[in-house]
Amino acid sequence: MTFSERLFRNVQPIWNQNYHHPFVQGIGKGTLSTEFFKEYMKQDYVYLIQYARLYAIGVQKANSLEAMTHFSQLLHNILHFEMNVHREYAKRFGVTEKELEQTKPTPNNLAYTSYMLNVAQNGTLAELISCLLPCAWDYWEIGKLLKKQYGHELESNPYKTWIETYSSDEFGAIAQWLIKLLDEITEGKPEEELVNLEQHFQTTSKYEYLFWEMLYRGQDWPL
Ligand SMILES: Cc1ncc(C[n+]2csc(CCO)c2C)c(N)n1
Repeated sequence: MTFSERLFRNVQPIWNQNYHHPFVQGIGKGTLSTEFFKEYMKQDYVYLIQYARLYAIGVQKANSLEAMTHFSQLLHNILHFEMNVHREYAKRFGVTEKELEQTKPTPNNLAYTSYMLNVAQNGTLAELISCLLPCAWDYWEIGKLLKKQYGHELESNPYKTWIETYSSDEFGAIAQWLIKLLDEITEGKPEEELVNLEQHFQTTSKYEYLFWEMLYRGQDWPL
Protein backbone atom coordinates (compact mmCIF):
# COMPACT_ATOMS: atom_id res chain seq x y z
CA MET A 1 0.00 0.00 0.00
CA THR A 2 1.31 3.46 -0.89
CA PHE A 3 1.51 6.16 1.76
CA SER A 4 -1.35 8.11 0.14
CA GLU A 5 -3.54 4.97 0.16
CA ARG A 6 -2.89 4.66 3.88
CA LEU A 7 -3.75 8.35 4.41
CA PHE A 8 -6.94 8.00 2.38
CA ARG A 9 -8.08 4.89 4.25
CA ASN A 10 -7.46 6.29 7.72
CA VAL A 11 -9.03 9.69 7.07
CA GLN A 12 -12.40 8.35 5.94
CA PRO A 13 -14.25 8.95 9.25
CA ILE A 14 -13.36 12.66 9.04
CA TRP A 15 -13.99 13.10 5.31
CA ASN A 16 -17.36 11.37 5.62
CA GLN A 17 -18.39 13.99 8.16
CA ASN A 18 -17.35 16.70 5.71
CA TYR A 19 -19.35 15.18 2.92
CA HIS A 20 -22.47 14.83 5.07
CA HIS A 21 -22.17 18.25 6.64
CA PRO A 22 -25.42 20.24 6.22
CA PHE A 23 -23.50 23.16 4.70
CA VAL A 24 -21.98 20.91 2.03
CA GLN A 25 -25.27 19.16 1.40
CA GLY A 26 -26.94 22.57 1.10
CA ILE A 27 -24.53 23.46 -1.70
CA GLY A 28 -25.22 20.13 -3.41
CA LYS A 29 -28.99 20.54 -3.25
CA GLY A 30 -28.77 24.24 -4.06
CA THR A 31 -30.84 25.06 -0.97
CA LEU A 32 -28.14 26.86 1.00
CA SER A 33 -29.17 30.49 1.56
CA THR A 34 -27.39 33.21 -0.38
CA GLU A 35 -26.36 34.86 2.90
CA PHE A 36 -24.55 31.69 4.01
CA PHE A 37 -22.84 31.26 0.67
CA LYS A 38 -21.80 34.91 0.59
CA GLU A 39 -20.14 34.54 3.98
CA TYR A 40 -18.44 31.38 2.76
CA MET A 41 -17.03 33.16 -0.32
CA LYS A 42 -15.65 35.93 1.90
CA GLN A 43 -14.03 33.62 4.41
CA ASP A 44 -12.75 31.32 1.70
CA TYR A 45 -11.24 34.20 -0.24
CA VAL A 46 -8.94 35.19 2.62
CA TYR A 47 -8.26 31.50 3.24
CA LEU A 48 -7.09 31.14 -0.37
CA ILE A 49 -4.79 34.15 -0.10
CA GLN A 50 -2.95 32.36 2.70
CA TYR A 51 -3.16 29.01 0.93
CA ALA A 52 -1.49 30.53 -2.14
CA ARG A 53 1.51 31.35 0.06
CA LEU A 54 1.88 27.61 0.73
CA TYR A 55 2.44 27.05 -2.97
CA ALA A 56 5.02 29.84 -2.93
CA ILE A 57 6.81 27.98 -0.13
CA GLY A 58 6.44 24.86 -2.28
CA VAL A 59 8.38 26.67 -5.00
CA GLN A 60 11.08 27.43 -2.47
CA LYS A 61 11.25 23.91 -1.00
CA ALA A 62 10.76 21.93 -4.22
CA ASN A 63 13.16 19.02 -4.67
CA SER A 64 13.41 19.33 -8.45
CA LEU A 65 13.00 21.89 -11.21
CA GLU A 66 9.93 20.01 -12.40
CA ALA A 67 8.29 20.27 -8.95
CA MET A 68 9.31 23.92 -8.70
CA THR A 69 7.66 24.67 -12.05
CA HIS A 70 4.52 22.81 -11.04
CA PHE A 71 4.18 24.63 -7.72
CA SER A 72 4.54 27.96 -9.51
CA GLN A 73 1.80 26.89 -11.95
CA LEU A 74 -0.47 26.01 -9.02
CA LEU A 75 0.28 29.37 -7.44
CA HIS A 76 -0.68 31.13 -10.67
CA ASN A 77 -3.85 29.09 -11.07
CA ILE A 78 -5.14 29.65 -7.57
CA LEU A 79 -4.71 33.43 -7.86
CA HIS A 80 -6.17 33.68 -11.35
CA PHE A 81 -8.72 30.88 -11.67
CA GLU A 82 -9.91 29.49 -8.35
CA MET A 83 -10.14 32.92 -6.73
CA ASN A 84 -11.93 34.12 -9.83
CA VAL A 85 -14.79 31.74 -9.08
CA HIS A 86 -15.09 33.57 -5.75
CA ARG A 87 -14.88 36.99 -7.40
CA GLU A 88 -17.64 36.03 -9.84
CA TYR A 89 -19.93 34.69 -7.12
CA ALA A 90 -19.26 37.76 -5.00
CA LYS A 91 -20.17 40.06 -7.89
CA ARG A 92 -23.38 38.15 -8.44
CA PHE A 93 -24.28 38.53 -4.76
CA GLY A 94 -23.33 42.21 -4.54
CA VAL A 95 -20.02 41.82 -2.67
CA THR A 96 -17.15 43.98 -3.93
CA GLU A 97 -13.60 42.68 -4.44
CA LYS A 98 -12.43 45.05 -1.75
CA GLU A 99 -14.95 43.59 0.70
CA LEU A 100 -13.74 40.11 -0.18
CA GLU A 101 -10.13 41.04 0.36
CA GLN A 102 -10.74 42.86 3.63
CA THR A 103 -12.67 40.03 5.24
CA LYS A 104 -11.48 39.33 8.78
CA PRO A 105 -10.83 35.60 9.16
CA THR A 106 -12.84 33.85 11.87
CA PRO A 107 -10.98 32.06 14.70
CA ASN A 108 -11.17 28.67 12.93
CA ASN A 109 -10.08 30.11 9.60
CA LEU A 110 -7.12 31.88 11.16
CA ALA A 111 -6.15 28.79 13.16
CA TYR A 112 -6.27 26.61 10.04
CA THR A 113 -4.10 28.84 7.83
CA SER A 114 -1.70 29.66 10.69
CA TYR A 115 -1.19 25.96 11.35
CA MET A 116 -0.36 25.25 7.70
CA LEU A 117 1.89 28.28 7.30
CA ASN A 118 3.81 27.42 10.45
CA VAL A 119 4.47 23.86 9.27
CA ALA A 120 5.25 25.06 5.74
CA GLN A 121 7.79 27.60 6.93
CA ASN A 122 9.49 25.44 9.53
CA GLY A 123 9.02 21.92 8.18
CA THR A 124 10.09 19.75 5.27
CA LEU A 125 8.57 19.54 1.78
CA ALA A 126 6.79 16.31 2.82
CA GLU A 127 5.28 18.09 5.84
CA LEU A 128 4.14 20.97 3.65
CA ILE A 129 2.39 18.63 1.21
CA SER A 130 0.81 16.61 4.05
CA CYS A 131 -0.72 19.84 5.34
CA LEU A 132 -2.03 21.24 2.09
CA LEU A 133 -3.21 17.99 0.51
CA PRO A 134 -6.53 17.43 2.37
CA CYS A 135 -7.78 20.78 1.09
CA ALA A 136 -7.22 19.85 -2.56
CA TRP A 137 -8.10 16.15 -2.26
CA ASP A 138 -11.12 16.41 0.02
CA TYR A 139 -12.75 19.13 -2.10
CA TRP A 140 -12.29 17.01 -5.19
CA GLU A 141 -13.97 14.08 -3.43
CA ILE A 142 -16.79 16.35 -2.22
CA GLY A 143 -17.24 17.83 -5.71
CA LYS A 144 -17.43 14.38 -7.32
CA LEU A 145 -19.85 13.03 -4.72
CA LEU A 146 -22.16 16.06 -4.97
CA LYS A 147 -22.12 15.83 -8.75
CA LYS A 148 -23.00 12.15 -8.58
CA GLN A 149 -25.77 12.73 -6.05
CA TYR A 150 -27.26 15.97 -7.37
CA GLY A 151 -25.89 16.20 -10.92
CA HIS A 152 -29.32 15.63 -12.49
CA GLU A 153 -30.64 18.90 -11.01
CA LEU A 154 -27.51 20.99 -11.49
CA GLU A 155 -28.99 23.37 -14.05
CA SER A 156 -31.24 25.03 -11.48
CA ASN A 157 -28.61 25.00 -8.74
CA PRO A 158 -27.13 28.46 -8.01
CA TYR A 159 -23.93 26.76 -6.87
CA LYS A 160 -23.47 24.84 -10.12
CA THR A 161 -20.16 26.57 -10.94
CA TRP A 162 -18.78 25.65 -7.52
CA ILE A 163 -19.71 21.98 -8.01
CA GLU A 164 -18.46 21.90 -11.60
CA THR A 165 -15.17 23.53 -10.59
CA TYR A 166 -14.32 21.22 -7.74
CA SER A 167 -15.48 18.01 -9.41
CA SER A 168 -13.53 18.78 -12.60
CA ASP A 169 -10.63 16.75 -13.94
CA GLU A 170 -8.46 19.87 -13.73
CA PHE A 171 -8.94 20.03 -9.98
CA GLY A 172 -8.50 16.30 -9.71
CA ALA A 173 -5.16 16.64 -11.47
CA ILE A 174 -3.93 19.02 -8.74
CA ALA A 175 -4.66 16.50 -6.00
CA GLN A 176 -3.22 13.67 -8.09
CA TRP A 177 0.04 15.50 -8.68
CA LEU A 178 0.44 16.32 -4.98
CA ILE A 179 -0.33 12.68 -4.10
CA LYS A 180 2.26 11.41 -6.56
CA LEU A 181 4.93 13.74 -5.25
CA LEU A 182 4.16 12.86 -1.63
CA ASP A 183 4.34 9.13 -2.41
CA GLU A 184 7.67 9.63 -4.17
CA ILE A 185 9.34 11.60 -1.40
CA THR A 186 8.05 9.40 1.42
CA GLU A 187 9.15 6.11 -0.12
CA GLY A 188 11.32 4.19 2.33
CA LYS A 189 10.90 6.78 5.11
CA PRO A 190 10.86 5.46 8.67
CA GLU A 191 7.50 4.87 10.33
CA GLU A 192 8.17 7.59 12.89
CA GLU A 193 8.33 10.19 10.11
CA LEU A 194 5.22 8.83 8.39
CA VAL A 195 3.26 9.03 11.66
CA ASN A 196 4.17 12.71 11.93
CA LEU A 197 3.09 13.36 8.33
CA GLU A 198 -0.16 11.52 8.88
CA GLN A 199 -0.77 13.66 11.94
CA HIS A 200 -0.59 16.80 9.78
CA PHE A 201 -2.90 15.24 7.22
CA GLN A 202 -5.45 14.32 9.89
CA THR A 203 -5.22 17.72 11.57
CA THR A 204 -5.87 19.73 8.42
CA SER A 205 -8.69 17.31 7.50
CA LYS A 206 -10.26 18.18 10.85
CA TYR A 207 -9.76 21.86 10.10
CA GLU A 208 -11.67 21.29 6.86
CA TYR A 209 -14.56 20.03 8.97
CA LEU A 210 -14.21 22.98 11.35
CA PHE A 211 -14.36 25.35 8.38
CA TRP A 212 -17.84 24.07 7.44
CA GLU A 213 -18.86 24.11 11.09
CA MET A 214 -17.77 27.71 11.63
CA LEU A 215 -19.80 28.81 8.61
CA TYR A 216 -22.84 26.82 9.63
CA ARG A 217 -22.74 28.10 13.22
CA GLY A 218 -21.82 31.67 12.26
CA GLN A 219 -18.61 31.67 14.29
CA ASP A 220 -17.14 35.09 14.98
CA TRP A 221 -14.79 36.78 17.42
CA PRO A 222 -16.38 37.52 20.79
CA LEU A 223 -15.48 41.22 20.77
C1 LIG B 1 -11.45 25.80 3.22
C2 LIG B 1 -11.16 25.32 1.84
N1 LIG B 1 -10.64 24.10 1.67
C3 LIG B 1 -10.39 23.65 0.44
C4 LIG B 1 -10.64 24.42 -0.67
C5 LIG B 1 -10.37 23.91 -2.05
N2 LIG B 1 -9.11 24.30 -2.55
C6 LIG B 1 -8.42 25.32 -2.07
S1 LIG B 1 -6.90 25.46 -2.80
C7 LIG B 1 -7.19 24.13 -3.75
C8 LIG B 1 -6.17 23.65 -4.70
C9 LIG B 1 -5.89 24.67 -5.69
O1 LIG B 1 -4.66 24.48 -6.23
C10 LIG B 1 -8.42 23.62 -3.51
C11 LIG B 1 -8.98 22.48 -4.23
C12 LIG B 1 -11.18 25.69 -0.46
N3 LIG B 1 -11.48 26.50 -1.50
N4 LIG B 1 -11.44 26.11 0.80
